[in-house]
Amino acid sequence: MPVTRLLRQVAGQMLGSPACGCWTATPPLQFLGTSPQQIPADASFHSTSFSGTDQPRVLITGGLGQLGVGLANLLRKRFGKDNVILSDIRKPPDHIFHSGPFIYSDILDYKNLREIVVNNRITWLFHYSALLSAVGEANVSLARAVNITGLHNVLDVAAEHNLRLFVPSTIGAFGPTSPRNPTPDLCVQRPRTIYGVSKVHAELMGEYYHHRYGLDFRCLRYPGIISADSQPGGGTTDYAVQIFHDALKNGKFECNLKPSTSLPMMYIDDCLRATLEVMEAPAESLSMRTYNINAMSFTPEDLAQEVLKHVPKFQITYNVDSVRQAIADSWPMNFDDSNARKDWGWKHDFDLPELVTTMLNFHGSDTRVAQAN
Ligand SMILES: NC(=O)c1ccc[n+]([C@@H]2O[C@H](COP(=O)([O-])OP(=O)(O)OC[C@H]3O[C@@H](n4cnc5c(N)ncnc54)[C@H](O)[C@@H]3O)[C@@H](O)[C@H]2O)c1
Ligand SMILES: C[C@@H](O)[C@H](N)C(=O)O
Repeated sequence: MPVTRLLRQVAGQMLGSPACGCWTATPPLQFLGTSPQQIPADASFHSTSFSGTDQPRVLITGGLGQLGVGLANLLRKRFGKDNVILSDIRKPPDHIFHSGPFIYSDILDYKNLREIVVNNRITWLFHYSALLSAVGEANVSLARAVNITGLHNVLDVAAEHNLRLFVPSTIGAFGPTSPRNPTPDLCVQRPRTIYGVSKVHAELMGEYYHHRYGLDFRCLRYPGIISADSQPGGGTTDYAVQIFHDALKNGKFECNLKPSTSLPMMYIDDCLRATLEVMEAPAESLSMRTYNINAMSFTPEDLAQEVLKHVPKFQITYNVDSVRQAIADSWPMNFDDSNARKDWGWKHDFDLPELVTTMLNFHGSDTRVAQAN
């Protein structure tokens, strides 16, 4: 009998059946991954499953970007510092390096990724590596490699090792032919950026692996995320982060989108909490594997008006970037996240006034410290 068939039979016996209550759908032993590296036939014998009583062992890829460090802080509070490993291909600043485990991981290097998962007994993977919308348009081949080939590696490693996998998608996964006001979870998705195309691909591949191999894939479509202590990585919504910095430093801001451009946005604390909540949600509560989440929608003009309430001489001017404007004009104006609210109780905390107060307080104290030194 061929070795693989024998292994499959033995594995079938070891895994039990639905009747014993311990059955989980597992990828077939001869798993047909798309990564150039072939997955060994006995891969699933080396995997450790997450049992409800253990703390998850977490890996975050692309962790040094706008969102990863905040996610690591949140997860470390919940699961313990040493259970959450941050990774990236960049060198971490001192304070991040000393705040918890950090490791080099290039998602294009499948073997390196698998070694990290095996050696650290990873059970949950948050896949944050990506090139965002504006930088993706400036370097399509790199965006294609990181966002598509990298995702294939992550999916294969996650399926082989029975991981729970979170991959963020984005409002950018929709395009000009999608309904824009509001945009529901299920509708036409024909994005016009390599970023958007790669994210639709990620949604579909993750859902396919879930149905085909039982991969516990979970995905949220984030709006534009606004954070105080981390810089955005080159997206279309970056203006809504930079404006706070410039308002306090210079009293003015030059915006690269038109004043009337409405986009869905969210404060980072809401985004990271949603991410943890969907990962902890019981599988039975998830009627879908990819959900829109939202908090607010505003235009540059709305945001400037709100900033003006705190910084009375604040001035905004416009110097429109045609690439970013075309992208924004093809994206949702309002996001319908009613399924997330209904299925797993999603609820945002920050609306526009709280967001602006929080951001200005953060940058205000920062500016005062800088001036005092
Ligand atoms: N920030 C937002 O507004 C927003 C909105 C929607 C979705 N998202 C998604 O959330 C995730 C995190 O976003 P972010 O804003 O932190 O992104 P970011 O651009 O700030 O960071 C991405 C990180 O990926 C790393 N990276 C690039 N190539 C890599 C490789 N080959 N291997 C490993 N890492 C690599 C980069 O070094 C960088 O630190 C992304 O998938 C993004 O698409 C973000
Ligand atoms: C919206 C999001 O995916 C990212 N901030 C971008 O603008 O590209």
